[in-house]
Amino acid sequence: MKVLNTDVAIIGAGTAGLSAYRAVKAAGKRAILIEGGPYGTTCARVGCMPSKLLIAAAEAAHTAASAAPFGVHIDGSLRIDGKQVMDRVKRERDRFVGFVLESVEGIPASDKIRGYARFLSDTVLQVDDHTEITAGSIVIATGSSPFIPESYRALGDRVVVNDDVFYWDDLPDSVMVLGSGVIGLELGQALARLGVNTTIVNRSGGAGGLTDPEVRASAVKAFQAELALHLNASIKSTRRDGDQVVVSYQSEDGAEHTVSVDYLLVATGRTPNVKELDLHNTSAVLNDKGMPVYDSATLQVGRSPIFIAGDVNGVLPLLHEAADDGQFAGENAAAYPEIEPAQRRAPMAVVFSDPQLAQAGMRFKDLPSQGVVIGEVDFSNQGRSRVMLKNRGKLRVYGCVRDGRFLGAEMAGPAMEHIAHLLAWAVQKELSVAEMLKMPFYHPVVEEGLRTALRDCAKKLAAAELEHVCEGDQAVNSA
Ligand SMILES: Cc1cc2nc3c(=O)[nH]c(=O)nc-3n(C[C@H](O)[C@H](O)[C@H](O)COP(=O)(O)OP(=O)(O)OC[C@H]3O[C@@H](n4cnc5c(N)ncnc54)[C@H](O)[C@@H]3O)c2cc1C
Ligand SMILES: NC(=O)c1ccc[n+]([C@@H]2O[C@H](COP(=O)([O-])OP(=O)(O)OC[C@H]3O[C@@H](n4cnc5c(N)ncnc54)[C@H](O)[C@@H]3O)[C@@H](O)[C@H]2O)c1
Repeated sequence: MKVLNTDVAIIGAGTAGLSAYRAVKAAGKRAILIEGGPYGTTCARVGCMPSKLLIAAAEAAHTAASAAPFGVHIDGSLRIDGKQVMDRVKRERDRFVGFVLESVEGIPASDKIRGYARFLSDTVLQVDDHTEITAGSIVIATGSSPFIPESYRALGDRVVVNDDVFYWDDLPDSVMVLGSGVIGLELGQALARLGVNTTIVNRSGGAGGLTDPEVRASAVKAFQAELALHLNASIKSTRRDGDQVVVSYQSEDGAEHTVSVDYLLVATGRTPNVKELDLHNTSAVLNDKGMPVYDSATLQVGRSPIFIAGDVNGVLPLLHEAADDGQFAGENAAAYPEIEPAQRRAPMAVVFSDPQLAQAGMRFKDLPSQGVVIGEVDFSNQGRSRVMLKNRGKLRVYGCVRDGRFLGAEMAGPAMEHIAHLLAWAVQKELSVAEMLKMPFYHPVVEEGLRTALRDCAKKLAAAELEHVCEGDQAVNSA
């Protein structure tokens, strides 16, 4: 067994791990980066990038197929070549992976170990059966894996997850997507728009992680107008029939349906990669799911020299958060025991469906039960959205009655990836609704819809303030 010694060992060379490695080196410390799977990161290989490439192809197909209301007609048939679609997805994906591989190649060979790491103690790791590493501190950056309910595993190779989709050589004829979370909606809608007969079934009423019931209802209405999306539905049985999977499910209205599909695409959530780490050999306190208890501000596991960053910590499983986490964990691991709380950015999430869904700042479900007013705009009559025939969805903004501050927003509509940025920046700058309304708004743009929601919020803030004053008057009068 090879024996190594380092200042910081990092488990996982994904986005968080690479960022942690760079932070440790920038602090002038020695680092070893351990990777068990293929280099290239989840984001570039099977996550953000290939999914957006598939969605881009679907948008092209949808734009062509839905041009008639503008008076633009395709006389003849629209042909989607599944092989060409998947070829571009994989070619461009490989290009993005290539950039990551180049940066990994730039890391000195002595700083990289191939193999799966597990803990022997708080400061000692074993990598496969070939290397033992003693480190001053350790960063866990092992990411997450798709969760496949046990009952579906028996269906064999016709049960797939997002990773498999991005290795297809051609588009299948039919797919059932299990789960209408972020992955299920993005991939399900893209496949449907590319001509794949797609059914999406979700066991709850959830859609793309939205927590505001009104925004969610408007989004679901838009999706259901074009997609077979069944919420609050339950799978009754699944069986294999040759190369097909036969699925029986009950929809919300009690009706029973049976479909036969080429693939069952499971998108029922992801689980942190902690099971194989043998964390029971460390001082970490583990919860009933085997997750170590850690401080979300410092990313430190208990009082140990172990830090946890990226998707594996389960806080905000998003690319920019993984990169930030990696940097914070790397800095703290390098400085251990002198550790500092992380400086977080305003939260933001975007789902690349159509309509796009997004959240910025505080989510509806986290709002205080009192002292908040909500302004809104429905995009059905919003000028620019109607011009583009993208007039679907709703935006709701949350304002704080006490100081008029803008707290956050949830939204479904056109160009929400950009609106979400404006709003997250406003949250981070701690702007008030009144200050936001003093900003310039061009005409005609989707941002005018945001202004409508902000004006509605400002009006309600003023009314709430007035109510407060009246209550105060009453108190004075009755004294
Ligand atoms: C389909 C899909 C689409 C997505 N789209 C977006 C998007 O549009 N925008 C966005 O912000 N986010 C998106 N995400 C989320 C984003 O990809 C993740 O948040 C991010 O990739 C997480 O990075 P990470 O470093 O935590 O994990 P990873 O990149 O998964 O890195 C973990 C690494 O650890 C390695 N590893 C695991 N266990 C061990 C071990 N014991 N020893 C050694 N190595 C180990 C793994 O092989 C892996 O390389 C998407 C995810 C998916 C699945
Ligand atoms: N655009 C983006 O930023 C982007 C894109 C893709 C993924 N991601 C990240 O990946 C994470 C994981 O996404 P995800 O979609 O896998 O998880 P998710 O938690 O968003 O959604 C899972 C969905 O599956 C449903 N579900 C669970 N068990 C089920 C069952 N047995 N049958 C039917 N439905 C079931 C849940 O009700 C939920 O709606 C996201 O939280 C996000 O952070 C981000």
